[in-house]
Amino acid sequence: MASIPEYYAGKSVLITGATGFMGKVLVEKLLRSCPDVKALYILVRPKAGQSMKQRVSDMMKCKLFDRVREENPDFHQKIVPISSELTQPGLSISAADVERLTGCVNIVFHCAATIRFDEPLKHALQLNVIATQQLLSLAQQMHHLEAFIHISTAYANCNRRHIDEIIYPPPVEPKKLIESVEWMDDGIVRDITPRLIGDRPNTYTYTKALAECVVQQEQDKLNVGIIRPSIVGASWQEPFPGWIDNFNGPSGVFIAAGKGILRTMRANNDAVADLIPVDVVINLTLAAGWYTAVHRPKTALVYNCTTGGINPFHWGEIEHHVMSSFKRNPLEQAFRRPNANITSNYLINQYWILVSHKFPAFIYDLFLRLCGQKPQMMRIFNRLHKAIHLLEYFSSQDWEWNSENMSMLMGQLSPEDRKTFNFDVRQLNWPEYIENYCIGTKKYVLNEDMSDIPAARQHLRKLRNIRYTFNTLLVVFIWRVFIARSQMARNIWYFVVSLCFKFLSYFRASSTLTN
Ligand SMILES: CCCCCCCCCCCCCCCCCCCC(=O)SCCNC(=O)CCNC(=O)[C@H](O)C(C)(C)COP(=O)(O)OP(=O)(O)OC[C@H]1O[C@@H](n2cnc3c(N)ncnc32)[C@H](O)[C@@H]1OP(=O)(O)O
Ligand SMILES: NC(=O)C1=CN([C@@H]2O[C@H](COP(=O)(O)OP(=O)(O)OC[C@H]3O[C@@H](n4cnc5c(N)ncnc54)[C@H](OP(=O)(O)O)[C@@H]3O)[C@@H](O)[C@H]2O)C=CC1
Repeated sequence: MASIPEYYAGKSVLITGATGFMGKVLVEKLLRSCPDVKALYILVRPKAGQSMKQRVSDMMKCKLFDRVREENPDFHQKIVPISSELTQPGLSISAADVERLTGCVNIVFHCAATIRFDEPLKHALQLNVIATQQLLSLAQQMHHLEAFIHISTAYANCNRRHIDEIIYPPPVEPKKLIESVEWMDDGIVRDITPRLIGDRPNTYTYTKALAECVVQQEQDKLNVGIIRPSIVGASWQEPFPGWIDNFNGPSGVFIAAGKGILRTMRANNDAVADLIPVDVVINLTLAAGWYTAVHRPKTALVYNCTTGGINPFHWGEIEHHVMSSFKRNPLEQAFRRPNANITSNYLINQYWILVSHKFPAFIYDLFLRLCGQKPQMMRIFNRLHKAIHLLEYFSSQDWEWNSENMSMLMGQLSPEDRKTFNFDVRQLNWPEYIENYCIGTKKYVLNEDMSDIPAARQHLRKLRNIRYTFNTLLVVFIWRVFIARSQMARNIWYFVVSLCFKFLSYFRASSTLTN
């Protein structure tokens, strides 16, 4: 049987979402580990004043592609950008491009989606469900299609505690919802959204569940596979440890904690933190593409791509390792020394928000105002609180995913493929992974230089001295205001001091006697 690189040799692959976090890693891995792949057609839209071509050219200059660039400087010749806006009818692909794609594509990887937790339902439906439907229609016209791999999320069914590798009945028939929402104005859709999403936390997980159903409806006509990653984090091994390029999921939390801004968050210390490295997800995705095309399973196989059931790690442990990692490798210009704690108690969290977020922000903004500058810290905290609030649902609960298909797939690979497309998370060493993840946020998200670490440490020492000075001044202030002015407070104070003194004298005397 063909190995994975042999299978992809000479194949034309269509990828949506190639400019995104996971899409980029998929493109890089395919080019590096399957060097004989024929062409990668990537659907890209112009964005933020940049043309499609400019965006793709910028993407290929990214550090992520350094390894493949070294091994094959002409790698970019295999990438064929196709202009496409997925929210438009026909995905706004030109007739000529449709003809080209239907004539040559062998495998489709559908990664594009809106992953925002606050996306209005209409837009989330348009991109995550309707675009998936349109892509499936396009796939049906492809004369040489061998596999269609859809990237979903392990949280599509987060309203359940135990999640099997099956497609659950959708909360509503997608076609009916699409028809109803079409004629409603945005205000009405916004009003009925909470009723529609029911026990799911956001429109993202809701529309991803609907998308799975849309994919399932085509399983008789197409050879489909569904990948359900949990919380996708920085790379574990490839192309280099710790690669990450965004603030999504835990990355933003880690950075905010490393900068000393975030001091408290609601999370369950003992709940499993189901993080999965991006390279693991991509290796599994490529292997699933190979398996779907070569073995042609009768129904769509779902792969829960998770770590919790195999190599569990908990939020409390993550907190510990993130904090110690940022103390060893501090971020530049931290607001305060990194010292964040998670708690599952609402009131304790609110207390620390007041004391450790709002109060310092108020003081800092006051300082900025006095220096004639614009206050900014309270605004930053308000945005941070909004983001954290949206994540807390996922950090406060436990889920149990069955990942038998992941194990089954591993068993199907040759020893060589198992090494090249490693998704065996039993080998993952969490403390080492978290250390590389934190360093990755510093290097690749914040573009900070590792050579600046001594200066960053010096800055943390300065912050520690400021804290000591501030605390001393606070004690003196309290003394002046509350103790020096009241006879009773003074009496209590003298009583406490004399008690301490007596204890000290007693211990000194007893230690002299024993000597
Ligand atoms: C106490 C610390 C100890 C650490 C241990 C404990 C850690 C607990 C961590 C818990 C994490 C749990 C994560 C669970 C996630 C489960 C997800 C399910 C998996 C998936 O399938 S999907 C992937 C997840 N999706 C997301 O994460 C998207 C979430 N983001 C959003 O929905 C929006 O970005 C958000 C938060 C609503 C903000 O919207 P908005 O205000 O409009 O801002 P923008 O998105 O436009 O961004 C503006 C600007 O800010 C940067 N940004 C975004 N998010 C963050 C952040 N969290 N922290 C800091 N900065 C952030 C963003 O990059 C933009 O920058 P620009 O420079 O581009 O302007
Ligand atoms: N990140 C995570 O933690 C997890 C992600 N997933 C799933 O993995 C997949 C990829 O996620 P991720 O890479 O993190 O997401 P990103 O947000 O990084 O990437 C999304 C991609 O979709 C493209 N896209 C969005 N809207 C449009 C549009 N209207 N037309 C054309 N392209 C569009 C984006 O293009 P552009 O650059 O033009 O915006 C981008 O390439 C998604 O399906 C997501 O649900 C699942 C579990 C966890």
